[in-house]
Amino acid sequence: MTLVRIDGLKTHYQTEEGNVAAADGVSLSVSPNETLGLVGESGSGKTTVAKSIIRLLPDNGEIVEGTIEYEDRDITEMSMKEVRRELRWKEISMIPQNAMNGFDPVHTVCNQIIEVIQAHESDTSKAEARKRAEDLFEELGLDRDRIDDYPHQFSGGMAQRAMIALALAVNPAVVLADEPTTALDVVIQDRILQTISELQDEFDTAMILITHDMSVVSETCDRIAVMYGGRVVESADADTIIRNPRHPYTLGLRNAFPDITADSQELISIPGTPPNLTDPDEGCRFAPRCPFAEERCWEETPEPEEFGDGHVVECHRADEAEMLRKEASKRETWQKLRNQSKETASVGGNNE
Ligand SMILES: Nc1ncnc2c1ncn2[C@@H]1O[C@H](COP(=O)(O)OP(=O)(O)OP(=O)(O)O)[C@@H](O)[C@H]1O
Repeated sequence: MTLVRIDGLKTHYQTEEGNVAAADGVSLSVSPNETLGLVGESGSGKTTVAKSIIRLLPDNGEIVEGTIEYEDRDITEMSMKEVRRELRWKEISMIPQNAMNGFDPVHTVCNQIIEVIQAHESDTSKAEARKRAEDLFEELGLDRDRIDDYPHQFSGGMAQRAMIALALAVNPAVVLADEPTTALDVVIQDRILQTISELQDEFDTAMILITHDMSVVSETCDRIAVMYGGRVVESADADTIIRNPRHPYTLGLRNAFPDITADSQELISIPGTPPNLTDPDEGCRFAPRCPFAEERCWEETPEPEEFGDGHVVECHRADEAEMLRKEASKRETWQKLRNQSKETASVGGNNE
């Protein structure tokens, strides 16, 4: 059963420089009790997808195409009033990247959690809501006595955990977690991910976990969608993405976190920088950084192709996966590209 189904989502930001295609034809789905990891470098469009789902885009952001179905409704068609009353917190909640921004600075954390609980559960008393907030604090490793503090009295890591408590307070069907553990040390990170996973099992909660860290997703997620330049370039079950990826970008990301695979113990980064998404050209967005790019990669945008069992890849050369995996595990493969881009830069930055 699918809980959220995103189809062909295009979300753009208007800026003085032009139209930023931050999500440019994204399709994804998530089922109850499933954790979907959304990975990719900074700027690939992960947060934009999450904010589109919960309709929290800034004023210059707009969903220009596509659908986001939740149960039988299209979220993109809902009024903001319906979103606030019927969707946010109760059905879908978000743990934002900067947790402190999720809180209102003039109210205590406890009162904010109580308010969310009572807004969505009219027969829950204030005392019951407080008890639930305290229990969540404890489960997330926070001191229950700190619940009457104001947000600014919390450290970044504590605010992040308090935000997780708020996001889970009314047992939403879907939690969007945007880098939920980045401000935390490794031991607390594990504990938080463990707590979230227990709550997921208890309430069948689905989670979309946004991170740039492949090792976090490999441990936590059932399925993984890899984003690059506003598109999902590869998606499959976690094991396939870790062990048998087909997209050169996924292969490159995997090299940057070598502990997740036995193939390579060397840390190799992908040379170059993410693409400019302002009025992007045709062709594969990854071509300028891809050691395997051919002429067609520069000219034609690759269509999604399925390789069995929900493994979808957008790459013209995905059917040569075995060769790609072998070559991508070598440092020279990426080094050549680095040298090439240095040479082209020195002759005026022409990519041809
Ligand atoms: N309010 C905005 N106005 C204009 N451009 C924006 C805005 N917010 C994001 N962008 C641009 O949209 C693209 C996608 O950004 P987004 O934050 O969704 O990526 P991300 O993968 O979540 O990265 P990060 O991990 O850094 O948040 C980037 O090019 C970013 O600069």
